Amino acid sequence: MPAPAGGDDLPAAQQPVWPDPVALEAAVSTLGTYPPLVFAGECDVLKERMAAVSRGEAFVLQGGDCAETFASATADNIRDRVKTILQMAAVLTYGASVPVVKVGRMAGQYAKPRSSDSETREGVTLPAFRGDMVNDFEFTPEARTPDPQRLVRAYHASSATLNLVRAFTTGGFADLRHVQEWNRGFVANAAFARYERLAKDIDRALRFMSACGADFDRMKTTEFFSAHEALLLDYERPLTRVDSRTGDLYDTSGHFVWVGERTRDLGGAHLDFVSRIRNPVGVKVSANADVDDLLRVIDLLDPEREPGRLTFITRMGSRRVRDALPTIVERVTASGAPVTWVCDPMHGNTFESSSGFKTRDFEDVVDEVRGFFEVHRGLGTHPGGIHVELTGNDVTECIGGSEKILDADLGTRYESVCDPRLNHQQSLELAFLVAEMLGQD
Ligand SMILES: O=C[C@H](O)[C@H](O)COP(=O)(O)O
Ligand SMILES: C=C(OP(=O)(O)O)C(=O)O
Repeated sequence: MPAPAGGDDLPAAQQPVWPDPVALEAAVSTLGTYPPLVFAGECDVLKERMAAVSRGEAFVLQGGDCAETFASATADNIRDRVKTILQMAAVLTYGASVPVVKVGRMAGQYAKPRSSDSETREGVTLPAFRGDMVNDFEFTPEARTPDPQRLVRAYHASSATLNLVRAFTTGGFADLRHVQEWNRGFVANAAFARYERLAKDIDRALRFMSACGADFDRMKTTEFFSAHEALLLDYERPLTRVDSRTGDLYDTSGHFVWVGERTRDLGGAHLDFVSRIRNPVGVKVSANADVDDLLRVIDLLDPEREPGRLTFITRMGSRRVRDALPTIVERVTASGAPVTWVCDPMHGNTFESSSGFKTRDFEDVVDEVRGFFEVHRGLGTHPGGIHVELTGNDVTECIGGSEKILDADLGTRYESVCDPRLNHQQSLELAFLVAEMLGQD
C-alpha cells in the first residue's frame, strides 16, 4: 500500500494537465496496489556506496537514456546500454584503480520537464511531448493528450527493464571474466579497439590471479542500481512505501531519484517529496544556482548530514563550470555538509545545430568534466562521478568524438525523443578520458 507522503498541497512545477481526473485517480490507485520495484535495503546499500564516493573512495557512473521509451525497452537495447555502462566502468576501474558504483538512468526515466508546454509545427500547436509516462511523441492531438494509463505502463516497462538488468548483473553476464565479450556486437572503431586492448590486459591480469589461486566468486555478479528524475508526483507518490524494518518512507520506483533544475524550488512539491523519503537523492545544480538556496536545500534534504544521502549533480556548461562551481563547492564544504559531487556534462552544453537538430559537442562534454575535476582538485574536494546521457546504439546525436560526427551527419541516425545522447563509441572515449583525469592523483 502507498504511504501518504504528504505535501500534496504544495505547488508542483512541470506536471502534465491530465484531462480526465477519474482516469488519473484510477491509475494512481492501481499503482498503489503494485509491488515495490526496489527494496529499501538496496537503497541503503547505494547510500553507503555514495558515502564512499563523497569521501573519495569510489567513483560513481550514472548513465542512460535522456528519455526511455516503451518501444525501446527491448532486450537488445537494454543489454547494449548495460554493456556500455559495464565497459565504461571496467575502463574507469582498471584505468584509475578505483571502485566504480554503477547506476543506470533506467527503469523509470519516462518523464521529461520541458522549456515550453507546447510545440508548434507548420502552424499546428499541440502539447509538448513530456515523456512516454505522459503522452506519445507522435505529433497528433490524440497522441499528445496526456493519458494517465501511461503511468501504469511506465511501471510495467520499468519492472521488465529492471528484471532484465538484475538478470544480467547477477546471472553471470556481468562477470568480469567476460570483459572481452562485452565488446561483441558493437561497431569496430577506435574506441572499440582501445577497449579490446584494455580487456585483453584485464583478462591477462585475471588469469595471473587465477593461477595464483585467487577466488573469483565475487566477480560473478555486480551491483547495479537504478535512477531517474522524480518528476511526476502522480507516479512517485503511489510507489512510496513504508519500510517494514524501520517505519521510514522510501520511494520504491528506483534506488536513486533526483530533482531536476526546473523543479528544485524551495517551497515546491518536489523538494518536499524527496525530503520525506530515505533513498539517496540528487539535485541538479546549474551555473545560475544561488548558493544560499543550495544551503537551504541541504538543510531540508539532509538535516542529519548523513554521508551518501545527498548528491549535487552540477550541470553548468563547459563555458561556466570553472567560474560558477568554485564558490558553490567552497560554501557547501565550509558548511560541513557531506555532499557528493557529480558532474552532468550534458545539460549545460545543449545547442541547436545549423541543420536544426538539438545536439551537444563531444569536446564541450569532455571540457566540462575537465573543468569539474580542475575545480575540485583546486579546492581539495572530491570529483565524485559523472552523470551522462548515453546509449549503446550507434546513433548520431552528439557531434564530435574520434568518429568526427558532423552537423551534416546528425540526420543519419538521430533517434532520441528529447535530448542528444553519446553513442557507444563516444561513451567509451569519454570513459578513457575520465580514467586519465581520475588517475592523475
Ligand atoms: O532533458 C532535459 C530537458 O527535458 C530538456 O533539455 C528540455 O528540453 P526542451 O528545452 O527541448 O524542452
Ligand atoms: C532534465 C534533466 O536535467 P536538468 O534538470 O539538469 O535540466 C535530465 O537530466 O533529464
